[in-house]
Amino acid sequence: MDSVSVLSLEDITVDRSGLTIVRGVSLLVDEGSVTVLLGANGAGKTTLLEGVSGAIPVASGEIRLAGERIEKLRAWRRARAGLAHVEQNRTVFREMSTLDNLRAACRHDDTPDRVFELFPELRKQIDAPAGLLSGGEQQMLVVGRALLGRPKVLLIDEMSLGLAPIVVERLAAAVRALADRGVGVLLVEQFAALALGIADRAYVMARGRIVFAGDGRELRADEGLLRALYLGDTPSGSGVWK
Ligand SMILES: Nc1ncnc2c1ncn2[C@@H]1O[C@H](COP(=O)(O)OP(=O)(O)OP(=O)(O)O)[C@@H](O)[C@H]1O
Repeated sequence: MDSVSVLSLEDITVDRSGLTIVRGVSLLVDEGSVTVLLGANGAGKTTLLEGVSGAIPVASGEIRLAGERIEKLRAWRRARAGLAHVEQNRTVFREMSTLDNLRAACRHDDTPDRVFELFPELRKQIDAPAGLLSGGEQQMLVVGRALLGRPKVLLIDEMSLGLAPIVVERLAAAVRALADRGVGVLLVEQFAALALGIADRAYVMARGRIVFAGDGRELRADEGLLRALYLGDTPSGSGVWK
């Protein structure tokens, strides 16, 4: 494979309230690809993403963004270096219009046009208060805002929470399109089959560790394996076992 890793995590450990939650996680996200991170509730996925974006510190390990070490940088510096984080339950500014929500996130000479190309639905609602958009459109706006810094890497945590499956499919297609335009995406998602359908690479976490690393399509085709991973079993077979 001649792909280039735009984000690499090596042996990352993250503590919370004195407890070690993420234990020695190593993971790669290639340029122009979707990497999906799956795992049962409480496995440590959100904590890992927060450690990568700098929302909370990592206790040890190395994070490289486009080859540069970033694990010691403050969150805003990581963002400026090209790392965007769509946090779980992130919301829009409800009183502000769609356009103003996007304008507020623009940097330099960036314009909301790129967001409207990806989500034409939002162009139709340009002047509407964001609080009146549908749940799916609000999530498009949240993702759109994250794109306005022209990130190299986008971390997305559970973009599908509370949304209808058809809306989630629309969002997943947009995430795939984004990757096809060159962004490296690390996606945490509860709809495993859907996420694996757009994934190039997949990881599964259990109790703070990576228990599977392999091909997304391969894992999608093996429902028994996926179920075993969620239940915490580690049978030998396809993929790379840690
Ligand atoms: N602020 C906190 N202080 C202490 N422990 C926490 C804190 N936040 C989360 N945890 C614990 O860390 C563990 C991992 O939580 P995390 O939210 O990272 O998992 P997750 O895989 O993202 O799960 P979910 O799918 O439920 O979001 C859980 O046991 C949780 O209780």
